[in-house]
Amino acid sequence: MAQMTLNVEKTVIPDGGKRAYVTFLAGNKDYWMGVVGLAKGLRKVNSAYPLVVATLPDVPEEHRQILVAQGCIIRDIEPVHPPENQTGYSMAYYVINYSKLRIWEFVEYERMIYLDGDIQVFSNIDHLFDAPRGYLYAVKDCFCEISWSKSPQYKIGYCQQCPEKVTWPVESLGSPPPVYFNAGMLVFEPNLVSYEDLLRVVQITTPTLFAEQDFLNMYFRDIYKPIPSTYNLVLAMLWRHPEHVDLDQISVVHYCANGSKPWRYNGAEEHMDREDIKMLVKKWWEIYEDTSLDYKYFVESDSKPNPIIAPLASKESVGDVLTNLAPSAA
Ligand SMILES: O=c1ccn([C@@H]2O[C@H](COP(=O)(O)OP(=O)(O)O)[C@@H](O)[C@H]2O)c(=O)[nH]1
Ligand SMILES: OC[C@H]1O[C@H](O[C@@H]2[C@@H](O)[C@H](O)[C@@H](O)[C@H](O)[C@@H]2O)[C@H](O)[C@@H](O)[C@H]1O
Ligand SMILES: [Mn+2]
Repeated sequence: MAQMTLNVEKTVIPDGGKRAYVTFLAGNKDYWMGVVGLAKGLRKVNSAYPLVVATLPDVPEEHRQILVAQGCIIRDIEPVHPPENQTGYSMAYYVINYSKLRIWEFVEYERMIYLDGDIQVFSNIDHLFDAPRGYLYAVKDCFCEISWSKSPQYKIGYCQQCPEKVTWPVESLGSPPPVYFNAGMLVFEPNLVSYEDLLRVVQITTPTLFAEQDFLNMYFRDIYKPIPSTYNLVLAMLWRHPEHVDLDQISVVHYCANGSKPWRYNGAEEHMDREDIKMLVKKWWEIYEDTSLDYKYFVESDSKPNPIIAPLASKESVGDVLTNLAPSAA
């Protein structure tokens, strides 16, 4: 399949390195709707950078054309097949998520921000591209959902979001798990050496519950830097750790809770009848259905703000965020 791209502005930053957001799309079902919503959300917050879509061969031509028409840069990738998993994943489909590892090969970009297709950006986060180099930035996950029920953490009621609640039993379980990130949002630097090594190490690593998320946490444990949950609100935090959530400050929402995918939402699953969930799903749909955010409108309309010089719509200056990214933050 020839690589199809619109004549999308390749935003080059002063020192010549290119930057882009990147997401991952697999299958012929409905995740393409999440990617359309993400592309429009990034436009709404005047992001200066394009959205690359790492796309598996099983994504149909029709979905690809929709994404190209929304200004996305389609990058074809081959699947990454992990070793046989004897114990099973938390969700059977997680096996395809190993293919996310291909994004480390996109070395035409000096830095990328990976966002799952079930994520929406509600305020500008371009400043994260300026975070100090040499680290992988991501938000701490939560272990309290039933999806973790097979994990030792869940079995003893331990979560890194509230380590004081249940003391980790060092004598019986050894040292507590290292700080662990949700792999739905990553600030990273594509690099061929890392890429080749990732593919080598993944073939000699026994798969575990959370597939490539577990693998990435193991692989990058020495350079991982936690960033505030404002950059990836894992929805379960709303009912598991509400003391850590201020919805007014949230820049990025991750619709990963069971039943929360906006394009499939029917309010039937547990917690899905919450007012905050209904509000966040509504906000996602408002962007998805806003025709003024369609790419063709932007190309044709002269009134669009030039994203390159658009002021930071986020509530933080670059300086504030970089200070916040110090190792002790988050
Ligand atoms: O059938 C699928 C399943 C997953 N994905 C991609 O893989 C990401 C990770 O899967 P998901 O978000 O469902 O995992 P969760 O964050 O809900 O655990 C999705 O956001 C999509 O970008 C996809 O394109 N098609
Ligand atoms: O393939 C493993 C996936 O693991 C993660 O999803 C999980 C995790 O967030 C749990 O903490 C939640 O409880 C659960 O609902 C959610 O599905 C990533 O979001 C996703 O991108 C992908 O890496
Ligand atoms: Mn997700």
